[in-house]
Amino acid sequence: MAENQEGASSEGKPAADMYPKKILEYMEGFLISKTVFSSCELGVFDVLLAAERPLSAEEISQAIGASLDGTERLLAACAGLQLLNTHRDNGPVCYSNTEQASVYLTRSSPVSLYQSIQYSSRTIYLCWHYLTDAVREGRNQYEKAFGVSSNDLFQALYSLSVILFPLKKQLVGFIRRQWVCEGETERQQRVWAVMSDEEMVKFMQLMNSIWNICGKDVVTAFDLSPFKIICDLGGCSGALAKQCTSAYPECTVTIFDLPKVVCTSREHLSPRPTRGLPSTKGTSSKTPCQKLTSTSSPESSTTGQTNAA
Ligand SMILES: C[S@@+](CC[C@H](N)C(=O)[O-])C[C@H]1O[C@@H](n2cnc3c(N)ncnc32)[C@H](O)[C@@H]1O
Repeated sequence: MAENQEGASSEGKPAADMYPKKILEYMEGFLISKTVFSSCELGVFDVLLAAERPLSAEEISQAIGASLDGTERLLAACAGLQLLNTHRDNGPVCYSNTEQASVYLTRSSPVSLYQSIQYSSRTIYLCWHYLTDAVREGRNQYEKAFGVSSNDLFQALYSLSVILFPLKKQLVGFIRRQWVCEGETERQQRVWAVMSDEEMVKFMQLMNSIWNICGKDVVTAFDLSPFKIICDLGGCSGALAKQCTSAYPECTVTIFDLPKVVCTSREHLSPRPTRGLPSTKGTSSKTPCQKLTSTSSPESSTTGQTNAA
C-alpha cells in the first residue's frame, strides 16, 4: 500500500503505527505560548536575572506577587520548556534562567522580545480567538475582540488601548490632542484623534524587537548594495530601514507611513544617536503618506541615512 510522507496510506487510512505527534503539538501549541507570555508578564525571568543566583519557587512567588502553587506549576512548565534551569542541592528545587531566557525574555536585554510577547499576549492572542469568524466573514475581528469598529485594520489596531482600558486615568493621555497635520482632511484628523500613542508605540516596539534580532539576516539575504535609494512603504518606526543603512552604508532609505505613525515615532522612539530613525532630515511627516509618494524629497536625504515621510 502506498504511503505519503506522513505515514498515511494514499487511501486516507492511517498506518497502524502512525502517532499524531504533529497534530497534538498543533493542538496544544497555544498552551506553550501562554506559558511563556504569563512568565514574562509576571516578571519571572526579570526576577531571576536580578537575583544573580538560583531562586526557590517560594522566593520567586513572593518577588512576583503570585500564589505559591501557581508559581510552582508555572516554573515547572518553564523548566520543561527549557527556559529555566533547575538546581537541586539539599534544599528546595531552585530555578535560574537559561541563556536564551536571559537574552530574549528579560525586559532589560538589548534584544529583548518582551514587548513583542506582551503584544502577542494582549492583542494578537485575543484576535486569533475569532479566526473562524474572520475566515467566514472575510474581515478583521477587532470589533468582537476589542469593540473597535473599523474597516481600516491599522486604525483599529492603533486604537485598541482606548477601548481596552477605558477607565484608566491615562485615557486622558490616550485620547489624542488633535494632531493637525498639514494637508489632512477633517476626517483624517478625527481618526488620528482616537488613535492611541501607547498602542502605536507598543506596535512599533513589537516591530523593532523582531528586526533587532532577524533584520540583518533579512536585509542581507539578497545583495541590495546596487540600490542606493530604497523606499520602505509602511516602514513604521524604521527598524528595518535602520538595518538596511547599517548593512549598506551607501544607501538612503525613505520611510513612508501614516502621518500619525511618523509623528508618534519621532516623539517616542527617536532621534537615536547613530543613524537613528526616523531622521528628521529630509522628511515631510506632516503630509499624509499617500500624497507623499509623489512629493517625498529624497533630494534632501543623506547617504547612509533614513528619512521618514
Ligand atoms: C505590519 S506593519 C510593518 C512595519 C514595518 N514594515 C516593519 O516590518 O517593521 C505595517 C505598517 O504599514 C503602515 N500602514 C498602514 N496603512 C498604511 C498606508 N495607507 N500607507 C502607509 N503605511 C501604512 C502601518 O502604520 C505599519 O507601520
